[in-house]
Amino acid sequence: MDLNLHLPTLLVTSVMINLLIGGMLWAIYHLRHRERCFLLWALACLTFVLGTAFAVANELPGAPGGLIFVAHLFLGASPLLVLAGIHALMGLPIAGKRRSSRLIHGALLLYLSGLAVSAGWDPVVARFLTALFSALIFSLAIYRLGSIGHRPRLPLRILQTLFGIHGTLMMTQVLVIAVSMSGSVQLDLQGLLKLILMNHLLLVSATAMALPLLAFTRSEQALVVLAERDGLTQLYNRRAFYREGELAFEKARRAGDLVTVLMIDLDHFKQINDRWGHATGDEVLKVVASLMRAELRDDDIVGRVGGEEFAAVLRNNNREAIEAITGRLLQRIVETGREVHGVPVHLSASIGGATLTRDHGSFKDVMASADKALYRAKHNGRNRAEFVPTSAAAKL
Ligand SMILES: Nc1nc2c(ncn2[C@@H]2O[C@H](COP(=O)(O)OP(=O)(O)OP(=O)(O)O)[C@@H](O)[C@H]2O)c(=O)[nH]1
Repeated sequence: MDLNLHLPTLLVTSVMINLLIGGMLWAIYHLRHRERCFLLWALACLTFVLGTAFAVANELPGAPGGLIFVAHLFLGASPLLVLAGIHALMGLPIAGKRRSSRLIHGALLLYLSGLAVSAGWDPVVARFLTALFSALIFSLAIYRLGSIGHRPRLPLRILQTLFGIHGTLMMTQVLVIAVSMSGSVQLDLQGLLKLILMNHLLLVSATAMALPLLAFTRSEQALVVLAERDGLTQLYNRRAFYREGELAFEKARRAGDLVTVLMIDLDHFKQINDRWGHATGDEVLKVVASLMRAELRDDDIVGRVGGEEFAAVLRNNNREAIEAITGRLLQRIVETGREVHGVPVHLSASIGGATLTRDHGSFKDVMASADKALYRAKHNGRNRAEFVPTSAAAKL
């Protein structure tokens, strides 16, 4: 079988691509406050280039012995560095968690011993071992990527697919070499290995290009959280709450659904701060936030819109349901707020509620109605809920 692959062209192209991508990763490492994963991935490209260079040098006439061993040391280090970069990205130790770290160390020991014994007399055996070792590392990379709770999933899926194809290719190489060594089937070993090498080079390059995608979308997600979430309670901040509220308002109006806004303001919070300190005040805010998360539905929109002021948008609830929810919320705040982290803060809250009507031209109008109702709840004695347009009050 003549596969017509010009090996030197293939190798030079791959070396160039990996040098370019490695250089880009190294530059990103410096531009992104020395984020370690990029350095490890740049080193993975470099070790791949060095491994390829040593493997080529070994083919030259009069090459000194031991070159193939050095070549495979670098080629084996390359997938290891890719995996180490994924661990660094996830904030894990470089060798991963305890179990996978033990597996990697064991496999590395076997691989290095196998190389040391075989590489001197048969480069094909060295290829066999490197392919087997790489397939194992790619499987671990797929597993590790699967455990990342990362949104969007696309970069993860792309990388898992690339590692999957690459691992399968490496196992094909292992099988081809094993079958050819057993002598049971006549194979064009060099032709097949060339074909595998070409795919291997393509996959290395594609993986090196896809890795930054994962890191970038990950840090973008972190920025979105920073921009949209309140740092203390992790609820939506004021800006994000208004944005989500406006979307829910428009949707409810189009569909003719009900949507209710609640403004929840803690009572005499200043006294809690003054008497027990700001740190206790912060803990109280966190407790109230988690209470709201627990008491309201997942698709309700909950935010911290001011210092001790929270707000929620509840979808598709009628007045009775809303009154039941606010009554429960007030009750839970009183129960839980009797003592927060051992401090008898005796917390209560006031709630103002407004349901979307024809008079409301925008989400801000519903918020303004809820604010008026909240004012009434405060005025009427606190620890209660008031609603507009009717003034049904739920006193605990
Ligand atoms: N601990 C803490 N306190 C905050 C935070 N943001 C605002 N505050 C405090 O919340 C208090 C709000 O006080 P006021 O607006 O007078 O309201 P209040 O004491 O709750 O009184 P009423 O609302 O009328 O029942 C102020 O003392 C603010 O300093 C915060 O992030 N942490």
